[in-house]
Amino acid sequence: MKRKVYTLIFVKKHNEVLLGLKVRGFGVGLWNGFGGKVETGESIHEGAKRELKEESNLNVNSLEHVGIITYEGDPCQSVVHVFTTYNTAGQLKVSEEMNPITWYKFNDIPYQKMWPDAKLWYPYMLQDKYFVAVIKYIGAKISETFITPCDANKIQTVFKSMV
Ligand SMILES: Nc1nc2c([nH]c(=O)n2[C@H]2C[C@H](O)[C@@H](COP(=O)(O)OP(=O)(O)OP(=O)(O)O)O2)c(=O)[nH]1
Repeated sequence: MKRKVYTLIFVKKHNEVLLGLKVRGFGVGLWNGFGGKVETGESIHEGAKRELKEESNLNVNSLEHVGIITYEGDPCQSVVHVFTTYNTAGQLKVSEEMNPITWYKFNDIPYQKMWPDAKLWYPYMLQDKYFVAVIKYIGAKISETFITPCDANKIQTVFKSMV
């Protein structure tokens, strides 16, 4: 089965992370990092940088790959590559997809207004700990999960085999 490949980028500073409220498309009304589908002909990193620019106007040179999430079940059959960065350039701006965009303290993340799986793997992402997750949804509810921290070298090997 061919899965759709998505990116999800978290801009961080000290103990805060930048989140946007999705105003259209998949996950509308929920807070999330920035990201979207990787397009034909671009690498996963290129897709991540493009989505960050489109949705927040921020430019980024280097992104840290911190996790891979596989979503199972209807309607999503997708792989999401999770990245973090502490270094961005440009003026933050809301977009047609994300509005408003807000810094949230790590201990004040609005999990009740996010995808239900977020609270399961954000702790890894917030600590820049590499992780691998498999989340199975039945409708809007999580039916099964597998989440494990992962050695950075191992995830790089998995990642390289996917690009
Ligand atoms: N936290 C969380 N994020 C998810 C889940 N499913 C899912 O796709 N995402 C992320 C990955 C992507 O960053 C984003 C969905 O991307 P999108 O539908 O906006 O893609 P896009 O920008 O290419 O779409 P569009 O231009 O066609 O509207 O949400 C989920 O279950 N939980």
